[in-house]
Amino acid sequence: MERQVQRLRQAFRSGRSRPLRFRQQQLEALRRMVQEREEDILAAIAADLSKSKLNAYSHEVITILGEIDFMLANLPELASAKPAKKNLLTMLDEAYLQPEPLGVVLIIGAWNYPFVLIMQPLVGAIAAGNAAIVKPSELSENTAKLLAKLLPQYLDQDLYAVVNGGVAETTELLKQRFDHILYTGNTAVGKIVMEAAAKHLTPVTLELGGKSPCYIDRDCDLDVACRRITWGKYMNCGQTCIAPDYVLCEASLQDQIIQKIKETVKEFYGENIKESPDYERIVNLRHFKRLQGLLEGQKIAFGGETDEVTRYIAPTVLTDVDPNSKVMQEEIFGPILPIVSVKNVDEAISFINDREKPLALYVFSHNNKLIKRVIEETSSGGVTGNDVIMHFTVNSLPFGGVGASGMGAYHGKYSFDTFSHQRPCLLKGLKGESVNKLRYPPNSQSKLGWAKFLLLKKFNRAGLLTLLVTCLAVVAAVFIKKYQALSRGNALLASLVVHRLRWPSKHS
Ligand SMILES: NC(=O)c1ccc[n+]([C@@H]2O[C@H](COP(=O)([O-])OP(=O)(O)OC[C@H]3O[C@@H](n4cnc5c(N)ncnc54)[C@H](O)[C@@H]3O)[C@@H](O)[C@H]2O)c1
Ligand SMILES: CCCCCCCCCC=O
Repeated sequence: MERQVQRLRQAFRSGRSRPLRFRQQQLEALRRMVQEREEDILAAIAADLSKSKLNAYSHEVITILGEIDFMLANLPELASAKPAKKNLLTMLDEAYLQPEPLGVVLIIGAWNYPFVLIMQPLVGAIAAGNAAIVKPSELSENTAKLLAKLLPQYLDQDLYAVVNGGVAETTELLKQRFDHILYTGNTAVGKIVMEAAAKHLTPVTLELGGKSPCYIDRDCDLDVACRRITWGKYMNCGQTCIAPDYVLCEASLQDQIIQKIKETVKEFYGENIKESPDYERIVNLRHFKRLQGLLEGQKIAFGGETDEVTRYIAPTVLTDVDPNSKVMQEEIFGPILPIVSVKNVDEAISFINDREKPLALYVFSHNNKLIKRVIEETSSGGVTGNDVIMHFTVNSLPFGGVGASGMGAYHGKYSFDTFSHQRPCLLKGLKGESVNKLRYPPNSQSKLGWAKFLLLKKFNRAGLLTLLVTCLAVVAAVFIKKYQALSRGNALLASLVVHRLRWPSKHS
C-alpha cells in the first residue's frame, strides 16, 4: 500500500493532474464510463442492495451524471484565481486566491449508495486536480469489484487507484500519509479515521449519520406530508443517511399519520410488498438482526413482518414510542418509523436539542414562520422544509453534517473547495521602498501613526478623497526629498497636510 500511495504521489508531483484540460479529459472519461458501462453499474448496485435497475439509475447514476456535468460546465470558473480586497499598503499590488490541489487524497465510501458515495467525491477530487485512492465498502462487494475493474480502464492509472478490502486493508491504508481524507460511514469508525489522520495532520471530511427528526405540525397537509415521508423513509429500505429517522407530532395527529402512511405504502408498493420491484432488502444478516432487535417490545401500528432468508423487513410504523427505548437511541437505518408524541413545537425543539446534532432535519407545516423558527432554534447538517431527502439533490447546497453527524461538506462547488487549498497570493513589485520604510526598524511614534492610518482607517467617499490628497502629498514629499530641497520643511509640510486631511471637520 505504501508503494501504491508513493506511485500516486510521484504522478501528482509530475504536475500531470493540474492542467484544466487534463482534469476535463478525466471527467469526460468518467462520464463515458458511466454511459458505456451503465448496464454493469446498474447490475452491481442491484445485486448489492436488491434494487431494481430503474431505482439504481434514479438513486445513483443520475446524481453522478449531474455532478460530472456540473464540474465540466463550471471548472474554468472554479479553478480560476479570485481577486482579493486590498488595503492601503498593498493597493498597487496584486492580491488573489488561487485554488490549488491538495495532493493525494483518500475517499472511503459506505455501502448504502455504493456508487454515489465513491464517485461523487471522486469527481470533486479530480476536478480540483488531485490524485486519489478510493476505498469502496466491502459490504457492497459487487459495486466495489466493478469500480476496481472499470476505473483503471477509463482514468489515468498512476493518479487514480481503487483499493478494495475490509477493516484490515482500510487500517493499513489509513497508516499512509494523505493530503485529505473524505470518509463516509458510521460515527464510531469516523473517530478511528480522524485519529489515524491526526498522526499525519491530515484534514478530514467526515460524512457520518445520526437520527434525523421529522416534525409534523398540526397546521399541515397531512396527505402530502405523509406521502413524502413514506417515500424518503422506505426508499432503499430505510438505508439512507438522511432518511427521516423518526416523527415528532402532537398525539392527536398520530392516528391520521399512521393511516395515511399505511395507504401510501400500499399505493407505492402494492398489496404484496415483497413482490414490489421498488422495495429493497436489508444489506446483510447483521443489520437485519439489529433491526429485528429494535422492534422488540414496541407497539407496531402496521408492518413488522420480517423474513430472515431474504432479509426482508416490511415498511413499519411504531406508535407511542418511549424516547428512552432502544429504537430511539441509535440511528435506525432501516424501514422502521417511530412516532414520538410531543405537546407542541416548543417540546419538539427541546427534544431535538437534547440529542446529538442530526445529519438532516425535516419540518412539515403550512406555516413558514414555524418552519423558520425550528430552523433558527435547532442545528443539523441540512434541512428540508415540507419534504425529505431533497436538499441532497441540490448541488448548489453543501452536503454534510455538524457535530456528531460529521464535519466538512461536499457536492458541486463545495466538493471542489473541499479538495482544494485556497492559496492566498500577494504579488508586489520591487519599487516603493520609501513607503516600506514605515515598517522597517527603527520604529517610531510617527511610523506607528502612519501604520494605523494605512491599515486601520475605514474610508467613506470623503475619506477616499482625503486619501487621494494624502497620497499626492506623500508623492510630493518624496519628490521634493529626492531633489533634496528643504527636506525638513517638506516633511513638516507633508505631516501638516496629512494632519489637516485626517481631521477635516476640525480644521475646515
Ligand atoms: N453523511 C453521509 O453522506 C452518509 C452517507 C451514507 C451513509 N452514512 C452513514 O454511514 C453509516 C452506515 O455506513 P456503515 O458505517 O455501516 O458503512 P460501512 O460498513 O460500509 O463502513 C464505511 C467504510 O468504513 C470502512 N470501515 C469499516 N470499519 C472500519 C474500521 N474499523 N477502520 C477503518 N475503516 C473501516 C468500511 O470498509 C467502509 O469503506 C450510517 O450511520 C449512515 O448514516 C452517511
Ligand atoms: C432522487 C433521490 C436520490 C437520493 C439519493 C440519496 C443519497 C443519500 C446518501 C446517503 O445515504
